[in-house]
Amino acid sequence: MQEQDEAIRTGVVWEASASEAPPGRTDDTHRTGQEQKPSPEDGAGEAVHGAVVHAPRVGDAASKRALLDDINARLRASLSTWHTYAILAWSRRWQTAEAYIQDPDLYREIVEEAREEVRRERATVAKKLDKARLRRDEAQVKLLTEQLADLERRAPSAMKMDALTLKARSGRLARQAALPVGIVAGPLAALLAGGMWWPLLAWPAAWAWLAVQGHGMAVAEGTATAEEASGEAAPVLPTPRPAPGGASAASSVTPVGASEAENAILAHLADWDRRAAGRGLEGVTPTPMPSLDSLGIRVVLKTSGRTTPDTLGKRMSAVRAALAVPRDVRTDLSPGDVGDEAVLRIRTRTPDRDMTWRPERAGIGVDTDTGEPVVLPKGRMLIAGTSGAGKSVLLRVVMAEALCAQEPTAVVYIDPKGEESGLWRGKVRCANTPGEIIALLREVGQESDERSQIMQKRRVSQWVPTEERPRIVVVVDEGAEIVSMDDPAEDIDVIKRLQPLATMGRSRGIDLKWATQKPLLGSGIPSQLNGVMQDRVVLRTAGRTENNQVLGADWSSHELELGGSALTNTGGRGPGQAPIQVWDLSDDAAILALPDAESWSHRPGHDETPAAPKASGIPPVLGAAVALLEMDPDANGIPGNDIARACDMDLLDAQEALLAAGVQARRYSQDGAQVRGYRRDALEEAARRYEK
Ligand SMILES: Nc1ncnc2c1ncn2[C@@H]1O[C@H](COP(=O)(O)OP(=O)(O)OP(=O)(O)O)[C@@H](O)[C@H]1O
Repeated sequence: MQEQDEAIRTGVVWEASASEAPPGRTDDTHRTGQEQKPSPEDGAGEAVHGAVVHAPRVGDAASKRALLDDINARLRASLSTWHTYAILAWSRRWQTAEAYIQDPDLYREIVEEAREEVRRERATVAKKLDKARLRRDEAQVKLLTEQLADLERRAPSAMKMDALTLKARSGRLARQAALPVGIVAGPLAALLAGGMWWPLLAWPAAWAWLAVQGHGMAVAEGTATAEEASGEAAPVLPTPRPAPGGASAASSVTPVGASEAENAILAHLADWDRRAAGRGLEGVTPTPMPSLDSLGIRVVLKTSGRTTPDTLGKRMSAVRAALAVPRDVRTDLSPGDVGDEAVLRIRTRTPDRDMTWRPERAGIGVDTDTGEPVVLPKGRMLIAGTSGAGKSVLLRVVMAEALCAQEPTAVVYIDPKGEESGLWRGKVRCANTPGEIIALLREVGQESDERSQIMQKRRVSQWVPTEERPRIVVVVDEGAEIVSMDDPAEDIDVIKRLQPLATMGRSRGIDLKWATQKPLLGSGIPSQLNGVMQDRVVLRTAGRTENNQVLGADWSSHELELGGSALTNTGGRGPGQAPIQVWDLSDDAAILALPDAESWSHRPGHDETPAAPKASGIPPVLGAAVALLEMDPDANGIPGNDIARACDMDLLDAQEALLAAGVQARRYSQDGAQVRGYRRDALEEAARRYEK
């Protein structure tokens, strides 16, 4: 009977018979490829009378047609799916092109370029003017002064800027449209003009290329795509993939307001079992509900087996890889509420903070991770950042912070562009032209030399700023302009005058801040300064080359955002740090509101530094401690750190030297508080011993 079944698989149908069949015939019933199931009305479960008959011949043709229809439907569905991918890729490509063409910053860039050109012309004329003055060529001086005045008045006309912006946008549009138009029109032209058909293959090729791109994008974004087998192309929706394991994976949620990047990470979390497999993350399971808050994604990871929250901490790179966390997004793992849980934070967001600079704000900005203020050490500093990175704003913060410092501080501002200086006049000393810059540096150099002599005389190794001789912060904006201005043959020896300030200024209370848009050796940072300017604050750089030059290959300043995001190698901060968001001092009114101050100038021969004990043979560290005491008559003592700093010594070395001089650190009271350090009476008594 079985053999008979196999032999009659096709070409036969079951046909119910109206007539009564003899009882034995029910054994002969068959269900074939085209079987007709008895409906309940037929009396399911009961033997139904009927007969196996040959299917009508027309059935052969119909089945072939059905097969063909089925193949066609699948092909259509597949084409439709890939077409959806092609459209996705095309729409993304066009969105990018549109954003590039409509870039709202284009106008600003063009205006900047025009201003830059005027600035360059102005600098050239100013340089010529200085040379003419040095030659005492009155005719040239007159001519060049007029030219300079003319350039000072010149401002780019709005109409010209509009026309240039339109031209630039048209150029961008033409460049973006060239390839698609070429692919569409080129083969047609070849067909019509030369009768060549094969260039038409460019169309399906371009379509296939787009489809593959679109598929790649959909996969990368974790989006659901068309169901190829369904016969109907589903729309491309930003829906995370379902978790195959279901229970063990985090819920597949699309939170309102989540960014594309966050959705991608959430989709990967939902697909944890598959994505974590083979990465050494066995025994780690995300709990079902990740959440989104002002810092980004938070998810609790449950550990089991040999994995603990501690060992998981060592596998963070595997966790990041499993979730495809972008490189610039930080991740932190902290202990959970119970011993086998860890909380994973994926910091995709920066909380809203009021970043406006105010005099009471500390440092240059905040660490975007911890929210703590970032205070830069005093001393020389290299500041770099490409156009628009926020260099001018950062320099404003540095200067405003210096002006508001407790310690007596003066700012001198070398600004060859001259635009910012207007805001600072009456508060800081500004120098714009080569003549002004040389004059200013000559004065600072004299001051530096005098301080050195005073320090030697006083036997101290560190300058302590006073009202008469304050800390001097020398800010050099647009270092590249200074480099190009430098012309020692014509007595414009700016770099030669800056170099000793960079090397020796720190101990003399003179801090050089060199800012440049092009942090490349030679053009933006003179090689004489590069070696000594090791403390650096770097905003976004133009590219990797600049990043490597200014920070090193393991840093990524070129990936920072424009507009005030910075990194620094000071204060123990390394390449993996969260960026610093610089305080926002872009408001001119805030600078104008700063208190006016007498601008610094060198006053020769002024020596108000209190004399150190004249005893011969007094140890320098004891001499420095007594000098510090004399400068602060209300002090009952001096903390060891202050003495060590004044001598440029390690605290331990200073303590040892003081012990050798017969003074021990003790507690003393100062302004109602107990302070540990060196008491006045002990220091003075030790100094007297050396006088005898
Ligand atoms: N710390 C900041 N906070 C908020 N916005 C900022 C900050 N720094 C810069 N920006 C924004 O970025 C713009 C460009 O900044 P800035 O003029 O400082 O750049 P720059 O590096 O000096 O560029 P350029 O060298 O071309 O003048 C500012 O107008 C401001 O809108």
